[in-house]
Amino acid sequence: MTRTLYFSSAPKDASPRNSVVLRDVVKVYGTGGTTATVLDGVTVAFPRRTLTAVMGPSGSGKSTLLHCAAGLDRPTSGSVNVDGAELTALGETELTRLRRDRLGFVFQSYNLVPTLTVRQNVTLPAELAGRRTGAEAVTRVLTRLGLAAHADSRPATLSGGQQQRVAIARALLSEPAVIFADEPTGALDSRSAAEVLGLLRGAVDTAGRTIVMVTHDPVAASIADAVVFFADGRVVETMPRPDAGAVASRMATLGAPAGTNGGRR
Ligand SMILES: Nc1ncnc2c1ncn2[C@@H]1O[C@H](COP(=O)(O)OP(=O)(O)OP(=O)(O)O)[C@@H](O)[C@H]1O
Repeated sequence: MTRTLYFSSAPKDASPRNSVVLRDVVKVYGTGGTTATVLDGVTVAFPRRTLTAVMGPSGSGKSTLLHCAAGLDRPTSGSVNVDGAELTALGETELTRLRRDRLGFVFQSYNLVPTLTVRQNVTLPAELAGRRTGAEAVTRVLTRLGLAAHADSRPATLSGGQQQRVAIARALLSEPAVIFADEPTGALDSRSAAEVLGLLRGAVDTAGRTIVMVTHDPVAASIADAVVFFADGRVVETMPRPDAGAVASRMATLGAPAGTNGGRR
């Protein structure tokens, strides 16, 4: 497998080779005397058509980074450029449209609508956006993700791995420029996790997507093109072509036992 890798943790500009660029991003929660600086001047770039894992101890700011990069939260200062758009310059409506049209999301808890079928869940974002999706395109995605036989099932009748595949199908359907995944395998057994990771890897290698994935699992991180290590709201290291052993060792030096999130789920 050939992987293109031109990771830079200090981007000079929002060059087209990078799908996501954060520059000097600060995020402060709270006001007055009770503030917490969760992102402390983060500058990082995520290259197009690559999968990057973001790792670090619990509470180091990984999810906050993901949320700011994906336009789900706004930084206190700094700039975020996604697929050529400067998010900090966008109003709420434009931001919502960009998220809907150009980004995909996969969360640990799947976030499926229990009353809808698999097919309806997968097409829901397009319908909310007022886009018509051809039935063949939906069937193609469901087939690719091994869900064709479950198209008319409700999520509760599926395993966790199958539910996460529905969430990935939903994220892939709109052919997004970037997929943000927050612990996509966190609730899965190792076999289902391996399937889900294979699908995410395939979305990069065959469909040219860019994926930013927060994970606590060194095995999950080992499918990435690079790992960005985070501690205390800062990027402390970038590891290209990671292997699980090296990732686990680095996590241990950051005070986070490998494969855990400090006891929180
Ligand atoms: N909306 C919020 N208001 C106040 N503090 C917040 C908010 N969201 C997150 N935090 C705080 O920011 C810090 C970083 O949280 P974040 O969820 O980004 O960390 P994380 O590295 O993803 O942690 P974990 O691995 O445990 O999920 C934590 O101390 C958290 O309590």
